[in-house]
Amino acid sequence: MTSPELELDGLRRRYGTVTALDGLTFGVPAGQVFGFLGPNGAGKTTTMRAIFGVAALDAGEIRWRSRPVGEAARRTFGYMPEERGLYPAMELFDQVEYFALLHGMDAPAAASAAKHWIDRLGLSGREGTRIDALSHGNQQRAQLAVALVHDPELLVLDEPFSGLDPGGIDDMSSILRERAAAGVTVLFSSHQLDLVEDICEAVAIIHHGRLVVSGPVAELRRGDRPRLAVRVSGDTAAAWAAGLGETSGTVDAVRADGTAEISITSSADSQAILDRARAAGTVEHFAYEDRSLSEVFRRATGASVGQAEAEHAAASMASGVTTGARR
Ligand SMILES: Nc1ncnc2c1ncn2[C@@H]1O[C@H](COP(=O)(O)OP(=O)(O)OP(=O)(O)O)[C@@H](O)[C@H]1O
Repeated sequence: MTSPELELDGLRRRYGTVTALDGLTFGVPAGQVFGFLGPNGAGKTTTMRAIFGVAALDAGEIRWRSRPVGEAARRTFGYMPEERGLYPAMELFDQVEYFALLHGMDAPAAASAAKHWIDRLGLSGREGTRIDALSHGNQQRAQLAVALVHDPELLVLDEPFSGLDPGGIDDMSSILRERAAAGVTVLFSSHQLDLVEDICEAVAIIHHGRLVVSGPVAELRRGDRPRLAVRVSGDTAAAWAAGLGETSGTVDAVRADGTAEISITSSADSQAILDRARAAGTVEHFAYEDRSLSEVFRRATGASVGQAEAEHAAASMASGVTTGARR
């Protein structure tokens, strides 16, 4: 893996009796789309706010290209905060151009960049619309335009997909990929793990303010112990798999159709497992399969992903924010 461009090192933050960050450490490699995951309250927003100096740290250091992050570096970063920081009464074009000027661009460059990103985000024709007259999804697009307008080297987005329709999700995904391909380091949080699985090269999963797992998505899905999925015709309880331990296989779960999900040690003899299944009946399915990112998350945090998503949806409804559901 490439060496990290953004390093979060031993971050600690308490709010009264609540420990938001408890020694959080991980790195984000250059030019990747990197997913930042964790259950509600894990510390993701606090971390992102700390990168921008909006949340103070009790301890720890954030480094960009091996140097502690300061205001000069932050001017080269783009941020899409969870609370969305646009001026409701300002017109779209003025808003985007204003942020470009704030980041030090001269007037012609700011106007041209504002036009470029408004067009790229499918908002052309709405340049004179007030922010508060835009739909929720279009406000998200406007917020992304603001984060991108000064061509940042690091892009940090707090739940950028929440509330977007399928077209908005596709546009957001392709822009994040495109920016990463152009060398930008992209860090974003999301609870939509199937989406994260599709677009991220690597992820960090945090829980209670600490890192629990990080690495390339493909490696995490493969895991230390490969998974075999095996189904024997008519055996919906996968009774054939009883006693598999002798072959170094462990049945993790049995699906409704009788497919046994078997974790095996690398030294396990998959042929011995196949022989055992064939001895019990017709083998309808026998294949190595990667785990889903949802399962990796569930195992890492000890939480049901369904529960995490439900909690997030409830929290979003309470705050009046719509949660985007991908399926
Ligand atoms: N300003 C604050 N004052 C008091 N407590 C706070 C503050 N900000 C965050 N916390 C607490 O710190 C913990 C981490 O919160 P944070 O918002 O960083 O989590 P998160 O991972 O972004 O959660 P979510 O997925 O729900 O957005 C939570 O327990 C939260 O209540």
